[in-house]
Amino acid sequence: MKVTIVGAGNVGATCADVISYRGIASEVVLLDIKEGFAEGKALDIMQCATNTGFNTKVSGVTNDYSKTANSQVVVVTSGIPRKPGMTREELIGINAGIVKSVVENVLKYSPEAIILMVSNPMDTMTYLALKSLGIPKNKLIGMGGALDSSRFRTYLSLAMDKPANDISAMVIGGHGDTTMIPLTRLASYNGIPVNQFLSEDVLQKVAADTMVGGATLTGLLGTSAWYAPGASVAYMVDSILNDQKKMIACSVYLEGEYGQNDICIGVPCIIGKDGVEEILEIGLDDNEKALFAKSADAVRIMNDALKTILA
Ligand SMILES: NC(=O)C1=CN([C@@H]2O[C@H](COP(=O)(O)OP(=O)(O)OC[C@H]3O[C@@H](n4cnc5c(N)ncnc54)[C@H](O)[C@@H]3O)[C@@H](O)[C@H]2O)C=CC1
Ligand SMILES: O=C([O-])CC(=O)C(=O)O
Repeated sequence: MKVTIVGAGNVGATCADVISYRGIASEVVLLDIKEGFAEGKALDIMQCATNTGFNTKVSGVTNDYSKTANSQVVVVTSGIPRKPGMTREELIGINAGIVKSVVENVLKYSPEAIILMVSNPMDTMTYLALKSLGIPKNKLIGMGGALDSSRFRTYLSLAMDKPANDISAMVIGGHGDTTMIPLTRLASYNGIPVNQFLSEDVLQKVAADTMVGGATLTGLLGTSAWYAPGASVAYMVDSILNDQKKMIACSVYLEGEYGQNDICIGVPCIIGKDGVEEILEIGLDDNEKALFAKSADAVRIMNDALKTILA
């Protein structure tokens, strides 16, 4: 099973590392535009094999898409990350052109691949690839909810002083500082609603910290995060290649679900060998519905900006 990762930077290389270490795919190809960079990252990862005990073949190429041929999954991380003080949306001008040309090249050699979009602003980059390149909607998946939900679970675990893996919680909506919607009402600790352990004030703080989780890390690191993003993508690749049918919040194309049309935005999905196998329409309360509609309006403004940028 072959996976290509375009962009061998922080997120792409971390994703390749996690996929190899966990033996999720038999082959990983890293591709980057920077001469020798993907080759170097691949060689470095391969030199972990004997110490960590994996057998995945990892190779790197400089812009040679022929080496990516017949990939089952292609992860797109190419583009620029934000710097402290910036929003993800500010990256659209540079990343839209990069993402469009990268996905065009990917499709020449892996027309059947399932594509995982990571580059920001992710919901709009997912929409761009779907609309401009005619990829079937089940084969184009934006990664945001997997990461935001893992941050939400982490903040809940810190507030409760309980292991994150005992906590179940999900973030839907756009992957933006103001557009994500941590579903505090549905979060649970081994099936028990978390509001039995945390006050409303603490829950609201956890939700607020989750929403700016990426911005907080960008402020601390000087560039955006990569360990949790890389691991989140690897988690999704695992669910696809091993047909695990995990429920993961992903940015997918909606045609009427949640009252929305012609938009890619985060909703709970079943992710398996066919990519998006089902979109789950969970019952939202009136407040959550209003937040989702507002989030979709904001994502749509960014989608509209594409018309000028790519004109
Ligand atoms: N959706 C999400 O949850 C997340 C999204 N991101 C986004 O992922 C993207 C990558 O972030 P990092 O890995 O931290 O950045 P990075 O700068 O470390 O790596 C990006 C890589 O893309 C390469 N690249 C640029 N143009 C290219 C092209 N045309 N073809 C091939 N490679 C090209 C660069 O040479 C660089 O190595 C950013 O847009 C960032 O905002 C990052 C974290 C989470
Ligand atoms: O914060 C950023 O710009 C990168 C990203 O999407 C995240 O880490 O959630």
